[in-house]
Amino acid sequence: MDNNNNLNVPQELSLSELEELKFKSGDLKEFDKGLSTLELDELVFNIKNDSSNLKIPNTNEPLSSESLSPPPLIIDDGRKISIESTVSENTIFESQPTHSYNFFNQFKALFLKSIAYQKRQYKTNIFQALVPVLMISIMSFVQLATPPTSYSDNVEPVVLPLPFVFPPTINTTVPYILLSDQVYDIGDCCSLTQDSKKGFLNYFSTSNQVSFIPDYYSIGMIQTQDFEFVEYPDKEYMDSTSYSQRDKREEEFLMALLINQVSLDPTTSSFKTNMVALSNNTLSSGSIINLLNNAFLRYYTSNPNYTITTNIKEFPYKAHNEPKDMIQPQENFWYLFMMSFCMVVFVSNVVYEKENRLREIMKMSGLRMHIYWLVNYIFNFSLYMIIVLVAIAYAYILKFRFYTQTPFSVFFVLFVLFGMTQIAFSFFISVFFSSVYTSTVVSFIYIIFTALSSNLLNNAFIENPDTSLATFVLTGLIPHVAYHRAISYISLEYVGNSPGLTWEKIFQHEEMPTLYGLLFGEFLIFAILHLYLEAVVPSAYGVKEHPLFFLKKPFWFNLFGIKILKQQEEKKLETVDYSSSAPSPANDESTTIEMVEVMAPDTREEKNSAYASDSKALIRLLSLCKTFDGHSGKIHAVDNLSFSVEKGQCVGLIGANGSGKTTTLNVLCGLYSPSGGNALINGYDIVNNIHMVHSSLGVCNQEDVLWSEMSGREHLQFFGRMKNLKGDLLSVIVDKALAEVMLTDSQHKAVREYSGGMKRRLSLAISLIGSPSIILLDEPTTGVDPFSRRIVWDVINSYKNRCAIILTTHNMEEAQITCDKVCIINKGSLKTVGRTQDLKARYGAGYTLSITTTNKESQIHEFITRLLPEAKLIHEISLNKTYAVPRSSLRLSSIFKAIQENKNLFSISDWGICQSGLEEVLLQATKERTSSKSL
Ligand SMILES: Nc1ncnc2c1ncn2[C@@H]1O[C@H](COP(=O)(O)OP(=O)(O)OP(=O)(O)O)[C@@H](O)[C@H]1O
Repeated sequence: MDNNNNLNVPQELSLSELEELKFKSGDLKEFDKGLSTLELDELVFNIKNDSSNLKIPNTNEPLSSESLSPPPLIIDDGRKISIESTVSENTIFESQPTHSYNFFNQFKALFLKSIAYQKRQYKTNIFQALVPVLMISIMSFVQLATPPTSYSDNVEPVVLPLPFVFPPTINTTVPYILLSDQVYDIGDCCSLTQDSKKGFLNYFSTSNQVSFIPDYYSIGMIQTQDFEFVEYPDKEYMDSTSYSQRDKREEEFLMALLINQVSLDPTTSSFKTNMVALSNNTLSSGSIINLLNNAFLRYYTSNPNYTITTNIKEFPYKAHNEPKDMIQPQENFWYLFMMSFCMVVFVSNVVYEKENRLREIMKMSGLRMHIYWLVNYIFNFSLYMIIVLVAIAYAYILKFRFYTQTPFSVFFVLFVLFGMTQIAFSFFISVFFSSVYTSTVVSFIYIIFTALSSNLLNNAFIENPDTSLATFVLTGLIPHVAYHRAISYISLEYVGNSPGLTWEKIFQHEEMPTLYGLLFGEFLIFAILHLYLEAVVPSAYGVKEHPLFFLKKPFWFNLFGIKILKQQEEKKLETVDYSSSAPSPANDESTTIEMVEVMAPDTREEKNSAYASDSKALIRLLSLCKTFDGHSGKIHAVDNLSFSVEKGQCVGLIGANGSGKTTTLNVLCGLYSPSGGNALINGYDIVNNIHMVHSSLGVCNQEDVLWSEMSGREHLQFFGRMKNLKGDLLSVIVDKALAEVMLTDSQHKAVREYSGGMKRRLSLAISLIGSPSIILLDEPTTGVDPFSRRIVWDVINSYKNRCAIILTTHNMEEAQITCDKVCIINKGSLKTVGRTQDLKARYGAGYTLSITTTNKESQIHEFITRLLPEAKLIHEISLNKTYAVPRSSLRLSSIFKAIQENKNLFSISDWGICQSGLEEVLLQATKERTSSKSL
């Protein structure tokens, strides 16, 4: 001790002795009872636990890291030495908060995880933000590249050709029809006889219609031929004839008259007409009205030359160039593209977490799905709004009239509504995908297809305002179509220099309020549909809800985090013996009976203890079954499995490939729902209360379920927060976990840069963080190098005494070192169970004799079979032979003597004998129990 800084302190101290070392600030009693190791430079003082002297802190209130660090130590000579605390596992374990569901902690954990993940995906994010910039740049380029339309000054009268001519200069037949009885003969209204010349139709004279007043364009007509009026019997006939005439004669304009009422009251000199002039061209309607007015005027004044002329003049404007603006309905699909490509990211992000089982692993850490979706909505919406703001800012800089002429709030509200709806829609369609690749391709196709087809659709609607509301709403149910239509209406409003669509105009607009409403309604509909389908649509992983789950109490309890009384549930479950309801391998009753009868005493005893009503075991499998549909029929992966694991126990599941180990763990953690039986974990059953089970679970899956872009530290921070750890305590625990699995140096690297073994160790650390009371480890050391493997075993052993662990492994040494009890399973059913030593004794595992010779011609095999007739050659490599020797046939002293004496004769260079291990027990138990069952 004196060698080390000349400190006069013993290497092992009791707490009372340590108190005498005069901790300057505070009382040693402030420390947690588990504090067991303090490091002083290189000296390690082991402090015996003396909990009687210590105050135990309230474990519900997390300790800060300061309370875990000891105060400075004042040594005798007055020098101050700071002591760095290595926080012991017990300290951390005891000081960790409970894992009960906490909305805000889960929300924060997930939100911070999403930020960490997105930060590391900066390339995708930059691309996302650049999409609108790129689009606007392309639009801007097209605008710049297109020559502007020039308008010269028209303040002064401008002589231009007449904008339209009616009727055409060819002979025109004007169909007319008398529609009602209220047609009074006003001088043979419709008489077309040349003699009478009384009817007003005869006044449709065209010879004097040309008029030009320099300031205006006349609506008047140039007419070279008289009209020829033809009365038709009904409207349908008139319509069809007109159409055919039009086709035949290729006339540009046609006119037809529907005469409802023409009356003249000579007493009051009132002249009433109710006539409809039909024309195939809107622009010519002014001319037709002029023509009609003149006809009546001439008829009424009896002056065939009486003429009034209606003129039209363009609104005066200064000469100017109008640059191209991508605002026309035919071109504005760019605005749709701009805000739509982020949909690919929304869909692929959630499908990525589904495909890689990350969502399931988060659920296993206690995450409630409504928080998961809430965070995803908020987070994706934030990403979307960043894109929107970048686009708006850029478009303002380039002075895009869509933005500069429309009030900000009008398009901003539209973008917000579209963002909400697009996210809900993305999540809705994500339910139907289980592969990121497929979802990405389909999303891209969807965006391009809707942009192009909605362009056509919207133009059709704009040109045909009589479209029924049902058609309008039905097509608008596709969010992108509704949004695009709203964009088109906004674009239409500022064609030319007119001001954009204001709120005042929107409320008077026929379609815009419906479109805003549609988008908001779609957000609600898709969000509800998505949440419902997510809960009930079967997928490869996860337990799905009953279609009417929302009518059941547990759903509302879980939603609001109300704890279900577990004792009640437990009681209910214990009354059921699931073995009778569990499906048997052959679905055959007689086989089931036989199975029960041949059940070995050890497995029967194990089953009884799992079912025992006073069992205190933290994990209890009660005739658990899982059946898959395979190509060649049902696969009974887990078959009536019953065993229990108590606190402080690590139980090993051992069996050949495909024996059902992984499936058992996957059912226990809720990745698959059981096909029969049940299991109680920490008092909650996995069928009805899997959410409650998750809050006490730590799982290390067979495959590493990790975010490739996140670092090891970020993973541990996320899962730590999920277990309600925060602040300095979280950092301390994450540091410790990283140190335990030897990842401190690579803690900031993205997981995709980790080796297989490093990922495995990280998965293990994740399963242990927060000290869950139940830990499920599926081959935790596969791919881990021998050196690290031993450290992992130490970690498992150090956690064992305060939780219940199930571990699957193919490594018999691992099972021997870490497991208190071993369950050997084959084809999903329990073959034998017990402590490793007991199993070895029970299966009479003998010895393994290994001999190496220097001479190929050696007669060693004959010698061994003569010496040990029951020995079996199990393998032979080069000059080395290995024999299995039954325990009964072996007398160590005689064999030792015989081999030593004949060493030279048989050229023996090396030999050894050792007790056979668990491996042989596994082979033996699987063989024996399987053959006894099949008897
Ligand atoms: N999703 C699935 N669909 C169909 N069959 C499955 C599925 N998962 C597992 N199985 C089958 O269930 C049986 C048990 O598989 P499981 O993965 O549990 O074995 P295991 O003991 O963990 O094997 P290993 O030691 O190789 O990991 C196997 O026959 C396997 O083919």
